[in-house]
Amino acid sequence: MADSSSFDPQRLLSHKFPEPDFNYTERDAALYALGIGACGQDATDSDELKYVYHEKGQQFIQVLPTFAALISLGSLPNGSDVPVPGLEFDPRLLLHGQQHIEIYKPLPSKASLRNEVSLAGLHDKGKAAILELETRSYEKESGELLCMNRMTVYLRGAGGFSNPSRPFSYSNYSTNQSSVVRIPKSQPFAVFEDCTQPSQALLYRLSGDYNSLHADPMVAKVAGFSRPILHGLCTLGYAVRAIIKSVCKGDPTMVKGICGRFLLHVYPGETLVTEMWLEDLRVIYQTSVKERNRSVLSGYVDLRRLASSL
Ligand SMILES: CCC/C=C/C(=O)SCCNC(=O)CCNC(=O)[C@H](O)C(C)(C)COP(=O)([O-])OP(=O)([O-])OC[C@H]1O[C@@H](n2cnc3c(N)ncnc32)[C@H](O)[C@@H]1OP(=O)([O-])[O-]
Repeated sequence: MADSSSFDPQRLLSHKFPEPDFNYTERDAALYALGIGACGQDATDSDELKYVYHEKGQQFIQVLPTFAALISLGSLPNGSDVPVPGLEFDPRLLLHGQQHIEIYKPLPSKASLRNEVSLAGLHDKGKAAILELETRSYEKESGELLCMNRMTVYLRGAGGFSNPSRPFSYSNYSTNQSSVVRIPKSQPFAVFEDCTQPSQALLYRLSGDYNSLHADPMVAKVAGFSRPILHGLCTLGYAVRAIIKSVCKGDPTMVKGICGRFLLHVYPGETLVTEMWLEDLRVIYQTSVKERNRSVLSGYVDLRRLASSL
């Protein structure tokens, strides 16, 4: 547990997080698509070839909306610095808790982005600290706002930095953007099943999250897992890809907002089953690991419109 005497909320709120630029090309977008399983079961998949190949002579490849989440990774404190005043944590115990993404216009096939990063939340949960970072990403050329990410990390062992009778909790956004969803009792509108590969995390990490938790058996053991686990954003990518296939009829530009809470780890090689319920322009979803019959992710995806064939 952290030392509550060194905790200073005012210093914390004015703390400046790194704001690295983010540049990407079509190659990055295609590598990412393969990392989240696009064309993984069928290399000629007519819904997905466009993410990795200039299908039918298209000028640009299309970028999956969850690619936006990669932009936010560069600001994450690595634990060896003191990331926020009074908050120290062991980076090996960090888990991705939630991701909220807003997309203001379809992601171009390549871009140079400038980021603005701020603290969106910090909560003392006693056994853990929860840190939330918000990244707003602007296209350098036009100055236009492209997307926003709010990344929540769950820092096991880093709580207890405030008075236990009044645990510190700060949030700069409205509670109606919570990732916690009520899963309907009705039959899902659609269900999509997809296998991850045993090498999935090794492929996915090439998109920029090189945390050894996802590759090194010894590091995974220290973190409390029997073997390396899948990146949460890879699972989220599978889930949203399933929704694009099943509800958006393959059109990724219909997605305008994504929220997901990671409920349990996934081991590469496991089968992901995503159930979806349509509520107006919102898709509530829940993803489970078939082999263990456990929910691993739930949340919602907001759509700009419905597919005409629904
Ligand atoms: C980011 C880049 C690095 C990437 C790393 C990865 O990909 S890692 C791989 C991907 N990630 C994974 O594999 C992680 C998968 N998830 C897990 O393993 C577990 O959900 C856990 C360890 C995060 C929390 O379990 P637990 O039993 O310790 O928690 P509890 O139920 O006792 O609740 C305690 C408090 O915390 C709250 N809270 C709970 N969960 C979340 C959440 N997800 N999010 C936010 N908050 C959460 C809950 O509401 C409660 O607060 P309240 O209500 O008292 O005010």
